[in-house]
Amino acid sequence: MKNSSKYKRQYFLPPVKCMDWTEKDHVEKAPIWCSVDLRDGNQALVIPMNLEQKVEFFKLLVEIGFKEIEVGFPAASETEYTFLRKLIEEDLIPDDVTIQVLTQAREHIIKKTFEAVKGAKNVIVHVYNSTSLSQREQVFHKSKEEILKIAVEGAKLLKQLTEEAGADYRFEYSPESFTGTEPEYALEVCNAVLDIWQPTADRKAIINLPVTVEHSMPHVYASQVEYMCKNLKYRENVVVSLHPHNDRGCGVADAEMGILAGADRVEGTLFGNGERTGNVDIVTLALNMYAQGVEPELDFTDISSICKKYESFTGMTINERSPYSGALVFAAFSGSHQDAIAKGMHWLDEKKPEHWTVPYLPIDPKDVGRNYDADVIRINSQSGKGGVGYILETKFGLNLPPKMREAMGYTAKAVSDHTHKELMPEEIFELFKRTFENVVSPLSLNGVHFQQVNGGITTQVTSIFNGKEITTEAEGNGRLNAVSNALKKAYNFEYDLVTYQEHALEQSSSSKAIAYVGIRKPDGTLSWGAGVDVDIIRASIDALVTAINNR
Ligand SMILES: CC(=O)SCCNC(=O)CCNC(=O)[C@H](O)C(C)(C)COP(=O)(O)OP(=O)(O)OC[C@H]1O[C@@H](n2cnc3c(N)ncnc32)[C@H](O)[C@@H]1OP(=O)(O)O
Ligand SMILES: CC(C)C(=O)C(=O)O
Ligand SMILES: [Mg+2]
Repeated sequence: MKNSSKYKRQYFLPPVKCMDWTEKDHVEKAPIWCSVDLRDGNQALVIPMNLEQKVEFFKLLVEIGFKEIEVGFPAASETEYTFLRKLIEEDLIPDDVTIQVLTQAREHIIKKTFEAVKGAKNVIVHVYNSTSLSQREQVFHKSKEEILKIAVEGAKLLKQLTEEAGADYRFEYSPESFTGTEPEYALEVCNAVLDIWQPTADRKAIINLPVTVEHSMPHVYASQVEYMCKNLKYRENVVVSLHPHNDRGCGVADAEMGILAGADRVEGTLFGNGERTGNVDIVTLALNMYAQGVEPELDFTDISSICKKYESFTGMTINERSPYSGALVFAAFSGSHQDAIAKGMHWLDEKKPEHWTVPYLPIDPKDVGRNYDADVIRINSQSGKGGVGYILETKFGLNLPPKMREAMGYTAKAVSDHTHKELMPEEIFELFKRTFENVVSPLSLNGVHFQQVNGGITTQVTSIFNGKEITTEAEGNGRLNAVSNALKKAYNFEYDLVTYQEHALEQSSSSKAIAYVGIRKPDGTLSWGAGVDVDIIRASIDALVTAINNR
């Protein structure tokens, strides 16, 4: 990049150091949430939402639990205006929900906005004008005093029209482009607006401090917010609100640090839709709190259905890596992650700890309606025995011996590697059966008979190997051992039977059992087989034959 000298920092630090917020390490309670999906989100779409989409989106926001919703910029278009009228006239706004409307600080636009909200019960009228150095110079060609006057005139008109309407609308003011404004000047403008409004405990004013464009690291914003919180007049009657955008990718950090710095309220959107790189993602913010044990007071227990609705209303797509909501955010493909998750899940089952601490999963996917089977442990060529074993165990009830899990892990990895494909749980189960269960070639059995002799067992085994049938007799300290001895005698097989394990098969049929057999070959490596049968002896012999066939 050759042109870095073309740029300079565009933010301003407060005149005094404001870093008290660094004493805190987490957000202690949910802020007042305000969704701006229907306004800031909508104004950033290639094709803004139509009336029906806005109505459905509004209902979704109410269901999620938003109590303050910026429903639009009613003076912007007929759709915006009609939508608001529809909400009001069709009584679609619950009594505990306050609608918010945005207006520029221009007389005809404010007047149109007041027409639009007539008849609504709970209203916040939100007025803004840009205060930043670059907008003062380039857009408005006005001095600081003249820009302050725009804000004050706007504030006065809001007050006057509200009195004329006999309403008790609440007011919000945004020094738009706050992050490009000198903090002392932003403070002066906000205090001048507050002087007009004279907020009280019953009718607090909202001062919104937008990161209209994100120019700095989040700690700079936090210190700007702290400066405002410490110096705003009528502070106890002022709700300090944040409105971060995400130009540097730090919208969530801006909001979190801004709350630590004293803010009471956050404006944002679902999944971070909004101008350019978007507004702050309220899903992430809320679930970040949730993950630290703080009730977010918004309901994301069925995130997938919220995602689907959002995508259909806006035409946007949610990135697979979008925190908490993306399709892949709970997925672990890599072996060591899967191993740790599988062990963490076992720990959870056994110890039943008070808190969720499963490695690699910041929250329990089930809390947002995602499920372990489909979402968490997924198998490809990066996966290992832990993940494959976990799928066979949790989905198909197969509890393989540890070393056999390893063999199955490598088998699955090789298939995925060669096919360049993810393996679905059913494919893994099929692969297990094909590779390790009741394999009858080249060796198979045609008849096995036992006799109990002096505390030991004698067996007569008829087997076929490479098309040739042989019957041999042998003794053993148990039935499996006797059959193994008979087969060794018949074909001079060289191996040691080193692992035997069995368990009932609960998933496929309550009457069947599975046996696993591992044999050690002369070179020291292991070969594995499993047998499934209603008769556990038969299952164990089939497992042995499979292990021999796999050697
Ligand atoms: C950061 C944000 O998200 S702010 C919200 C932005 N959202 C939108 O703009 C969406 C809706 N807006 C619209 O539909 C239109 O802009 C309207 C209907 C509001 C106004 O339309 P128009 O008057 O035709 O155009 P426009 O917005 O470009 O007006 C620009 C004029 O308003 C002035 N202006 C812009 N914002 C403000 C403001 N907040 N307060 C006072 N004056 C303002 C400009 O200086 C400019 O003045 P000029 O005519 O003397 O040059
Ligand atoms: C209108 C204001 C609050 C805004 O959207 C912004 O500054 O980003
Ligand atoms: Mg905005």
